[in-house]
Amino acid sequence: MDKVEGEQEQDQAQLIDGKAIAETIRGEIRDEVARLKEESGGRFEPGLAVVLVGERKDSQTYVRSKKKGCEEAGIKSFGTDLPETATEEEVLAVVREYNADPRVHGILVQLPLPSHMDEEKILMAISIEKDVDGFHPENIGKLAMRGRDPDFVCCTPKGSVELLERSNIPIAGKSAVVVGRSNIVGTPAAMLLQRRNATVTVVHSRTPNPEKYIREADIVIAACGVANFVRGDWLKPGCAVIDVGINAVDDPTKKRGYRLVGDVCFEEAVKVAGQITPVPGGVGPMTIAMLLQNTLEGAKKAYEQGK
Ligand SMILES: Nc1nc(=O)c2c([nH]1)NC[C@@H]1CN(c3ccc(C(=O)N[C@@H](CCC(=O)O)C(=O)O)cc3)C=[N+]21
Ligand SMILES: [Mg+2]
Repeated sequence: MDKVEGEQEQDQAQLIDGKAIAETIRGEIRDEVARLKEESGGRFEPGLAVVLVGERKDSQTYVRSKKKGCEEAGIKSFGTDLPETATEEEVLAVVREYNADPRVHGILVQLPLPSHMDEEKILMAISIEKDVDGFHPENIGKLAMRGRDPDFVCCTPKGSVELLERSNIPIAGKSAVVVGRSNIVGTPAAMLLQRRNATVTVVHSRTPNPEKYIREADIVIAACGVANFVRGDWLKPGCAVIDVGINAVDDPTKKRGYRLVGDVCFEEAVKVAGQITPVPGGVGPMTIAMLLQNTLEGAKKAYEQGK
């Protein structure tokens, strides 16, 4: 039987275009940076410092796109590259230098650090007012507390929620499942959704039958780091899927020799979900946009205090 036009059920999820949404946000940041520079008579410029230790190809790529993002937004970027063999004390010294530098409003130490370093010790050394990654335990702690706000919210979870909001997907009163409990994505994502009045369940590597919970979810944020982990038939029809995963799988047909896939089996999920982010082009570009946004926020606070 023919269906009335417009009432036809969609057989494919709507794509949430993270790349386009991130580009819009970057434009907003660029305008605000320009306004700030003008207001200060050219004396004030937001600045981000990026510290890279070691020679990991993926880290080098990310750091390059962060610096490029800064440049496009009118944010000054500072960079320190240290060799894999650097000592923890050398990294701490760089962090302290940027802590004290008034031109720097955000400090990012690219993770993962070489295994001989105590990651938490280094993250804790970053001044709380410059912790644009939002990884400092004090920022995570404030995020977890009702009635408190962190100075900065971690970029990937913040970008994930921003994608929902800018796609007009309701969060309050909805049931959300976060897959994965990492300090930098899963846990803060769960706290952010809870702050927006979702009812949140976190499933992880020790959860028997995670699909049992995912099937009830209006919103799924997948951040477990396992390629194609969430299957299409685990999803509630019409749900919103935010796929944080970036897993490289071998693909000889690609120039690079691999392609990126998410933590959700996209080909299956796109037939069931109502909205879904692609990988690449979903959460990844938002992470960088949120980093620039956090840097701008930090800069504005410093500017107001300096006036
Ligand atoms: N201190 C710290 N802060 C971070 O925010 C941080 C980090 N360390 N370590 C590594 C992860 C990963 N991360 C990404 C950023 C952008 C993309 C991104 O732009 N991805 C593109 C494509 C990338 C490609 O094609 O290789 C996309 O998904 O469309 C991905 C991943 C930030 N991280
Ligand atoms: Mg896990």
